[in-house]
Amino acid sequence: MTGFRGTGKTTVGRILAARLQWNFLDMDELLTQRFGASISEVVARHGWHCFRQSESKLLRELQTIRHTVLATGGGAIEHQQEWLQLRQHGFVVWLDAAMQTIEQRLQDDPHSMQLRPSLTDQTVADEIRTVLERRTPLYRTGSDLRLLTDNSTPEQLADQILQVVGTDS
Ligand SMILES: Nc1ncnc2c1ncn2[C@@H]1O[C@H](COP(=O)(O)OP(=O)(O)OP(=O)(O)O)[C@@H](O)[C@H]1O
Ligand SMILES: O=C(O)C1=C[C@@H](O)[C@@H](O)[C@H](O)C1
Ligand SMILES: [Mg+2]
Repeated sequence: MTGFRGTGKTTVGRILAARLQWNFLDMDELLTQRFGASISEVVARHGWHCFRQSESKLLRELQTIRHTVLATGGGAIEHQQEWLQLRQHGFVVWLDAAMQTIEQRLQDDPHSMQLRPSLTDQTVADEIRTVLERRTPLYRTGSDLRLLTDNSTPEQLADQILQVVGTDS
């Protein structure tokens, strides 16, 4: 699962894994366990560079997983070399949403403070616009299926993915 923050990678991925009876892994959860601290704490103490280094190392380690739904971090797509390698082993779903939807979901999610420290020194709306502009071509070329999430529930999105990949994948 790939896509910007708040598009539902964790939420939809968990439902999809349950339906497939596959394992579920979430890169942000794995990194949080590894650091023994939240993403916000890591970034505040050591900076984004430290988080990105661990993220790219984790992507390399995940090359061997099978029968697993993997919710990647929203920025993992920017590690293009690791991404291209990981892609050879799986089917990539890009969850997309309008900027307004993303902003609203991030604002409403009580976990945002821990999970999603600012990526830039811009306002939230400007940050979503500029980072989304940079990443959208990467999400497009780095995925096999794009789903618009604005008007569908996480359960409906998991169903849409299952219709494409099948239940006995
Ligand atoms: N299709 C949807 N409809 C409504 N709300 C949703 C939908 N998908 C996710 N949400 C809500 O949006 C918030 C963010 O979802 P989630 O944490 O799954 O996003 P994410 O893509 O994993 O974000 P991140 O990149 O930061 O890990 C959560 O509060 C979740 O309940
Ligand atoms: O979009 C991003 O760069 C990020 C998204 C989250 O999943 C986390 O991986 C972290 O907050 C960075
Ligand atoms: Mg997530």
